[in-house]
Amino acid sequence: MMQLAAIVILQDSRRSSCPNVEAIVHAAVKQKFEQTFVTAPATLRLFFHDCFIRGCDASIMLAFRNNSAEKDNSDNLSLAGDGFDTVIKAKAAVDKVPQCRNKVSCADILALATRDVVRLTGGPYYRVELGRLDGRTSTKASVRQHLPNPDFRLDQLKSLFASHGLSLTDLIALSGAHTIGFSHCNKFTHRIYNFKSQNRIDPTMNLAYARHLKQECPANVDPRIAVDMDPTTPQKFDKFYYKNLQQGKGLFTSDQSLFTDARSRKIVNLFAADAAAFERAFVAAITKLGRFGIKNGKQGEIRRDCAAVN
Ligand code: HEM
Ligand SMILES: [Ca+2]
Repeated sequence: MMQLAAIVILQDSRRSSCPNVEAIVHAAVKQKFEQTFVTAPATLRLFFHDCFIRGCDASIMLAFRNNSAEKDNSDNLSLAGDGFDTVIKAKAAVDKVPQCRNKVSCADILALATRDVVRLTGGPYYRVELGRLDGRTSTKASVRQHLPNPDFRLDQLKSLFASHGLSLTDLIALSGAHTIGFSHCNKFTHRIYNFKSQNRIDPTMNLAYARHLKQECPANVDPRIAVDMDPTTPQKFDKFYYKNLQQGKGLFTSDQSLFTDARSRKIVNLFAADAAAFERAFVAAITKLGRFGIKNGKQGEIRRDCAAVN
C-alpha cells in the first residue's frame, strides 16, 4: 500500500512538469517500431526483466565497465538491443523539449514505451501510472533466481510470481506477452530432440509443431537463430497464445504447463475464448507489475543517461 500511495502522489507532478510526455514518447516509439518490429517484443520483455529485479527502476539499463550489472547476467544476455534503444531514443526526444529536460525517469519512459508497443501490435491501451525514480544499483548477482526459467512448471512459476504479489491469473495473463516476439533455439531444443520419451519429443507438444520447430532449429543450428514464439500470429498482440496452448503449441514448458495443469487450464480456456477478458487481466497484471519496488526521495534519481548513474 505504501508503494501505491507514493506513485499516486508523484504521478500528477510528473505529468504537470512535462505535460506532453506521453505524446513525445509515443512518437519516438512509433518511429522506432516502423523501422523494426523487434522494438515491440524487446521493449515489453525489458520492462518485465527490469521490474522483477529491484523493481521498476531501469536498473536493467545500467551498464558498467566491468560487466557486473544486471544486463550482464546470462539470463539477460538475450534481451534484444532494440528494447534498450527504444528507451534511449524516447528519452532523447523527451529531453529535447526544454520544459521536460531531466524531468522524466528512464523507468517511467520504459513503462510508457511498453504500453505503446502493446498498443502498436494490436493490444489494449491502458493508463500508465508515473512517478518512478531510477535506481542507482544494478548487480549481476541480484538476477540469480529472480527470473523464471522456460523449463519451470506451474508450481515454480506460481511461487515466483506469488513472491511478487502476483496471482495465478496475473501469471497467465502476463505469460500472454509471448503472443509476440522471438526465442533462440537453445531455449527449447531439449523438448524436441532430447526428451525422455519414445520419440524424444515432449508428449505435451503438438507433433506437427515439433516437426516445424525441428526444421527451424536443426541440430547444431547457429545459436543466433530465433523463432517466432506464437506460430499463428507472431506479430499481433492477441489471444492466439492461449489458442496455441490448447493445441499443444506452447513453445516452452512454462507456456505449455499453463494448459497441461488442470489448475490453470480453465483460465487459459477463458482467455482463448474471450479476448476482452484476456485484455482486462493483462492490463490489471501489468499495472501491478509496474508498481514493483517504486523508489522515492533519496532512493533514486532521474538519470540523465539511462545507461549510467548521474
Ligand atoms: C512466465 C514465465 C516466463 C518465462 C519462463 C519466460 C521466458 C522467456 C524466454 C526463455 C524467452 C526467449 C528469450 C530468447 O531466447 O531470446 C522469452 C521471450 C520473451 N518474453 Fe518471456 N518469459 C516469461 C514471462 C514473460 C513476461 C511476464 C513477459 C512480459 C510481460 C515476457 C515477455 C517476453 C517477450 C516479449 C519475449 C520476446 C523477446 C524478443 O522477441 O526479443 N515474458 N521469455
Ligand atoms: Ca499473437
